[in-house]
Amino acid sequence: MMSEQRIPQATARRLPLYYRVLENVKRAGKQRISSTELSKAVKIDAATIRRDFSYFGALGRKGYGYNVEYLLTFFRKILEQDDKTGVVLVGVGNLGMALLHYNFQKSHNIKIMKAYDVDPKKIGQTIAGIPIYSMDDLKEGSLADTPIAILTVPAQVAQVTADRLIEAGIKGILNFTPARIDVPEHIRLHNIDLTIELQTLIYFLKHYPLPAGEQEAE
Ligand SMILES: NC(=O)c1ccc[n+]([C@@H]2O[C@H](COP(=O)([O-])OP(=O)(O)OC[C@H]3O[C@@H](n4cnc5c(N)ncnc54)[C@H](O)[C@@H]3O)[C@@H](O)[C@H]2O)c1
Repeated sequence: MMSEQRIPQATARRLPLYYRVLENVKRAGKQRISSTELSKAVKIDAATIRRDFSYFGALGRKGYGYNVEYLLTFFRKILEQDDKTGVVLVGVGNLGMALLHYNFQKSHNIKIMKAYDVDPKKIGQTIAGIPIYSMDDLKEGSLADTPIAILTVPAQVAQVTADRLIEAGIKGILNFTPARIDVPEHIRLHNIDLTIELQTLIYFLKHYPLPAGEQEAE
């Protein structure tokens, strides 16, 4: 099947851009677009676009260009595969609970599938449709289909929890704890430290004040 064919990473990264521009083209009432026009709109050279599109078998006919609807349908299918990107959340406390309720409703391609905790009062419950499992259910390789974990446990258990998640097959960790954790090279780690963000903001406000803006007239 075409959708199972692996497309180069660089091509994959351009898909959302193509998609957005083609949606605008469609909204403007155009049914087809030449690779030169498309190239101008996305600011990517026409040869690259042709090569990218050739991976999907969308070759574009000489003198006709690309069928906008066909491309949109195609890209929608490919982009929606990302919808299945599974995310788990570990540590259903104040912050974890808020994130479960939020569950990234506005982004199609992020969904928290399940959560984990050690608190027997929480295990077995369902929050906003997301089941909470015991950490004991985290067996080696059990999260191989769920690439991303959001870490919202107390800082002092962040490292051991991350180690267990990696053993379970996680590929990326979004670390909300202030702990700095070590991960092997093949694991991606992103830290979101609200204290650091706030301190940076305070620093910038103090040292790089913005020019006074005009007051909005009511
Ligand atoms: N609350 C916030 O607004 C906020 C903001 C930024 C960062 N953080 C950070 O996020 C983390 C969580 O904060 P919180 O306020 O939600 O804490 P919390 O104490 O309310 O929740 C922690 C949760 O983790 C669970 N837990 C404890 N040990 C565990 C383990 N070994 N494995 C799995 N689960 C475990 C607890 O049962 C609890 O449900 C902390 O590291 C905190 O510094 C919190």
